[in-house]
This record gives sequence, structure tokens and C-alpha cells, in this order.
Amino acid sequence: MSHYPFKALAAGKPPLIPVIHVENADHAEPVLEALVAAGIGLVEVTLRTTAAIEVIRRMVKLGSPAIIGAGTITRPEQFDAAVDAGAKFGVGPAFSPSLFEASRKTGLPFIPGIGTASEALWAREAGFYELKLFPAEFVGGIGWFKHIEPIYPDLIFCPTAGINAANAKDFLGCPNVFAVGGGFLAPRDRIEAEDWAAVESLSRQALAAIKD
Ligand SMILES: O=C(O)C(=O)C[C@H](O)[C@H](O)COP(=O)(O)O
Repeated sequence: MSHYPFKALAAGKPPLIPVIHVENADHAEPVLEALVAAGIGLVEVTLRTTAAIEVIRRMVKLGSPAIIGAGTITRPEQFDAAVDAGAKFGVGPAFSPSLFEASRKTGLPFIPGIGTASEALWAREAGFYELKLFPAEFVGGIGWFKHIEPIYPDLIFCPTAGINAANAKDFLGCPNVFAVGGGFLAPRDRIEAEDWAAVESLSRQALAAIKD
């Protein structure tokens, strides 16, 4: 099996992943529609809310071209729930042997979170080559990727936390960064305010900023 299942899944989609926090399942459709209208193709629904699994289910049911994943996976049983809801990928802020095992068992592509060179190595030894650097801006920032690249040229990363429309392009300029994620594309307060126009416009601006 390829070491890069997420990259294959996300082929052709812009490398910006909104990490969305949705408390109200009725927001599933309008937030996804706003993101897709802006041109977003990958969405990570954080499992930090009780509505999250239902949100994933409803988003998947819409049949939009966006690929929906589950974020903040920290418990092995969340893999089954995410797969059952139709999630196509999973992301975690960290990793553990039981999460690796659950990913293998369910076949759900998993991007584990790491914060150090040793954790990156541990994840690679477990067979995971697509990793999330978390919290990216605080454990290293851009310089981290430059130093890590010659050591682990086969590892690729999605930095999350502290990414915004102004710095996303610099992160994406690192050859070992395959995507960036964060709340900036669909901020929690804009979702709670049902300000779908703002979600669409912030996502549009970020997509334009990585092209400039
Ligand atoms: O829920 C998870 O799995 C996380 O890893 C947390 C989020 O990725 C960050 O909290 C996003 O950070 P901001 O973009 O700076 O708001």
C-alpha cells in the first residue's frame, strides 16, 4: 500500500483544510455549501463537539465534491464512528499505538499529530508518512520543516494551529508540506453566527492568497 493515502485521496484539491467546530448539526449543510462555493475541497470536522458525527453524516449525504474527514481523533473507537458516518480520512492532534491499530483495522487514512523529530520517527516506524505538525506555529513554524526535510525526506506534513491566510503560502512553500489546516477558513464564531457569507469570503481570500 502507498505510504501516502491522503495525498492520493486529496489529489486535485486545494491544499487548505478548514478545521471546523460545529455545535449545531443544522449548520452542517450551510457551512459546507459556503466552503464549497469558495472552492474548498477538503474539510475536517473536529470531533470536539457532540454533534460532530452527525455533522459528518449530513455533509457526506449532500454528495458535494468536497472530501469530508474527522478531526481531533484521540480514541480508537472514534474510527468506527467516523467511518460509519462516511468520513474519508481522520486526523489527530497526537498518536498512540491504539490509534494506529484502529486506523489499520478500519482502513481509514489517518494523519497522526506529532510535535518532535522523535515522534515523527515513531509514526514512520508504524507506517505513517503523512503527519500533522501540531501545534505548528508553536513547536517550530516554518524553520522546523526546513530542518526536518533532509532527515526524513520521505515524510510529508500538514501543519495546524497558528496558520492563517497571511502565512499559509509560506508553509505551503516548504517541499515537505502537503497541506495546511486551521480554523481561519471557517472560524467558530462565524459558524455560530450563521455568517455563511463570511465563511465563503474568508475561504476565498485564503485560496487567493496561496496563489499570489
Ligand atoms: O482539533 C484538533 O484536532 C486540533 O488539532 C486543533 C486545531 O487544529 C487547532 O486548534 C486549529 O488551530 P487554529 O487554526 O489556530 O485555530
